[in-house]
Amino acid sequence: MRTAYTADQIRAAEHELMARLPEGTLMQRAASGLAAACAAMLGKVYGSRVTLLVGSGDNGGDALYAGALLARRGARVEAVLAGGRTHEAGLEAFLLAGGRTAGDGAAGAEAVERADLIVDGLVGIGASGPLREPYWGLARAANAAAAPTVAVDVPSGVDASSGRVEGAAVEAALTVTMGARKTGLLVDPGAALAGEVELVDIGLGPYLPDPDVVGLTGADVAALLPRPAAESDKYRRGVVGVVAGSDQYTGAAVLAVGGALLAGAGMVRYAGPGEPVAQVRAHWPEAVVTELERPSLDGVGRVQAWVVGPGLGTGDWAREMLAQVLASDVPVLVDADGLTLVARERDLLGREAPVLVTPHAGELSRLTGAGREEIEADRLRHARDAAADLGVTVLLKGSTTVVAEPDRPVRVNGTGTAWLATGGTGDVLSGVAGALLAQGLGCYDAGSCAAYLHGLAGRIASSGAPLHAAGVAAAVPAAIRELTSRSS
Ligand SMILES: NC(=O)C1=CN([C@@H]2O[C@H](COP(=O)(O)OP(=O)(O)OC[C@H]3O[C@@H](n4cnc5c(N)ncnc54)[C@H](OP(=O)(O)O)[C@@H]3O)[C@@H](O)[C@H]2O)[C@@H](O)CC1
Ligand SMILES: [K+]
Repeated sequence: MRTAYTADQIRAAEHELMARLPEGTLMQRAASGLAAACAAMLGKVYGSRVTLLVGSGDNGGDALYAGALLARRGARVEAVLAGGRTHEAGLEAFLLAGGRTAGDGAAGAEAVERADLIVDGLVGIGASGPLREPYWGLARAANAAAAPTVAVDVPSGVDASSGRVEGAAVEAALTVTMGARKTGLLVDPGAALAGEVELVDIGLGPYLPDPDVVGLTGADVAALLPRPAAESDKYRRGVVGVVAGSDQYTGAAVLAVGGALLAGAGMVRYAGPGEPVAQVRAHWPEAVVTELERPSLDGVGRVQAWVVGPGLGTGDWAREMLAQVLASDVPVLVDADGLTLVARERDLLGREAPVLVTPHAGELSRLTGAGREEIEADRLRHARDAAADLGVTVLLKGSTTVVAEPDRPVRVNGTGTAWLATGGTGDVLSGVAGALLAQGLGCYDAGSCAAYLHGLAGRIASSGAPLHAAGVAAAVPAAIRELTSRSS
């Protein structure tokens, strides 16, 4: 399990640890980890050109001490001093080791341009608001330079506690983060700007509180995934009910049923009108299909979880089906058109059994009234708030998918690929999550494992090229195989 923390949590832990250690110990630990990571990236340290962007705080101090270590190994290190003040002891050590300073004007820009490696020590967890000048300009110069940038603690311009970016931010090839991962390194847009993330252990572990967010690893997902036992039969392995698709949108039904079947449901029951029924029958002879003359679940049979909403439409038929599904006593996943209906009629969510909603930012905006762009910029907060307000588990889809449930750390998933942003992949995800719910996982585990599997299946289906939703569904067994074979 990857854990991550807000700036305030880290600061409090550092405070406790620092009180037990001689002054400067933590920064020395941070700097030697940073210098080692820079050296590994450079390959050959001797004779290489390293340019440090140094802000006014301890983030700049880390960069200066690391720069001193690199200078002692023969690198030509220049520091662009960008702040009104500079970490004094760090600067002294840097100059003593043979480092040189460059101003923040034209000389600084040239130092950035000629570097083999840029170290971003402008701001870390002490930053507030968008980068000010000259930091802003230096961040842009670093991004325009040919050399890769190693960010100290967080890429400057990324809010450490949320991943939010207001204005310019450094695009790092590697972020060397001190003591513990920061939340903003796991959530986009911050996650995308951080590049690889390397954690330097400075001894903070025992002082850290419960994490702010967590990310499941492949091993975590493998351990959570239900596996059939010798005595399992199709009913005990979990029956998923799918209410999706309409005469107009038949594909959503096919894709949701496919996602559920291929993610290991014991049986999938599909109920809908004539057109999607014909399509589901043609694609998935394994599914148990009920053709409906009127919107009613009578005679559809028992299920352990429902998936409702993809391609369902938003008219009277859809509303009635949704209401009946939600009136059941099993977990329900609500997606797509189901979310539009729920946004109109929040009372539908008032039920005892668990609910997992799986909106993208636009659908969440309809549900909560927050602006779509606002949600994209601060996905964590909006997913958390929605979970608390609605009293449900929220899986907010996007480049990092986040799963929020009241009183639990948000789970973030980074396995996806940009190629997954194509029609129908959400329908597959709802089927996969439905299969996990039916097999007994709670909404929090089902949502986060489904996001992981779906992202991995997307990568397998894509291999760096365009994919289509049916291909993602087809790759779900390979994703499960990859996870379970790695961990067995
Ligand atoms: N504590 C520890 O034990 C350890 C800490 N460690 C390291 O320390 C880092 C935290 O250091 P920190 O607290 O000094 O804050 P930091 O992020 O360097 O900068 C804050 C200063 O920047 C400025 N500034 C703020 N916002 C700005 C903006 N938008 N645009 C421009 N400038 C802005 C503002 O200064 P001002 O300009 O107002 O004078 C403010 O005072 C942490 O990330 C890690 O790297 C490690 O060594 C491990 C041990
Ligand atoms: K930084």
